[in-house]
Amino acid sequence: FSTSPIASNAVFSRSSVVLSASKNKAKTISRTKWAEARGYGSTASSEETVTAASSGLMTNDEGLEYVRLVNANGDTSDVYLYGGVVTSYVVGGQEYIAVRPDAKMDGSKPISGGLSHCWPQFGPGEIQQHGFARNVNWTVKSMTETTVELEMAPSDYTKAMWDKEFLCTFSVALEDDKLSTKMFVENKGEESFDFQAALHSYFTVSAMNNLSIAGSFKGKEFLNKMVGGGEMQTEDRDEITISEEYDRVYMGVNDPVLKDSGIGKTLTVLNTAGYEDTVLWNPYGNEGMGYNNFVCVESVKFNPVTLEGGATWTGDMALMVGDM
Ligand SMILES: O=P(O)(O)OC[C@H]1O[C@@H](O)[C@H](O)[C@@H](O)[C@@H]1O
Repeated sequence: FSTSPIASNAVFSRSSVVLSASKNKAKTISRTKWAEARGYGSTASSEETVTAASSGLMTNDEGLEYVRLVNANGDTSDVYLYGGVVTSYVVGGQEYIAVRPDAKMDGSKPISGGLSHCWPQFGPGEIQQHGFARNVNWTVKSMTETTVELEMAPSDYTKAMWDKEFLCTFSVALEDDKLSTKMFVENKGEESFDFQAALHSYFTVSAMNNLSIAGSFKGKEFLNKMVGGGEMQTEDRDEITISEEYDRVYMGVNDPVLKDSGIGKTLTVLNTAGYEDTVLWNPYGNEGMGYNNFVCVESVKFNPVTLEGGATWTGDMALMVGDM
């Protein structure tokens, strides 16, 4: 976990024109091609080569597999099969997705970070906290340099806690100007079932007092889980700043924009289908979790969906970086 503007897994600088590769694989591209791809023109000698991040299936130091996506700009994104979770989105050398310093990256528990799925349940309830999608292995159905499609089908493990005929497909596309995700749920059976869905997204923050979150918050009701057993309150601010522990479900807010004055960047969370609500979570003051360098701005369908036999549900969420 690093707050450095230079991501550890995709280091580059304009002067040295070096793109570091993952340790698993490396490929070289001509410096000219690299410079052109980044819009710097073709002034460099074509004899010089740089090492670019490679796309493909990788394995981390602790044996978990992930798919690395790389686009022509040199932006990268990593998607772990365990939990089907996007753990990294690097644009221009800046990492926008956070993984907590206390996260387990070995499959012993859900990865505490990334765009973590809460499915078929959000929070506590009849089955385990945040459901099971985040701690089962998803299967790769297809991939290219910039896209991956993962699938999660019932197993004995999931059936033991939730015996429904579902099929989930999660697609991630690293586009030139955004990272697009799609969660597609199918009811493969004849009986209807209910579910909640969320991307429990962890985003990097240079420091909490540099962060504000814009969006249609003002006048919206939120469930404040930090008050007693949970209390409905009404937001009176246009932009949210966080200086205490937060655990709030903002009903009907799905257009949050993170503004980080420390790096002068915005991150827009584009929820264009399915995810109707926004959860803000930060364990303010918890040094072990690294509270000062991440915020969870979660894309959530809080009120359960009832899916009839044969029906489908789609959750579309994309991330777009901009300047402040
Ligand atoms: O600790 P977990 O299960 O990974 O979830 C992270 C947090 O997720 C939030 O949504 C919950 O309200 C917190 O209680 C929880 O700690």
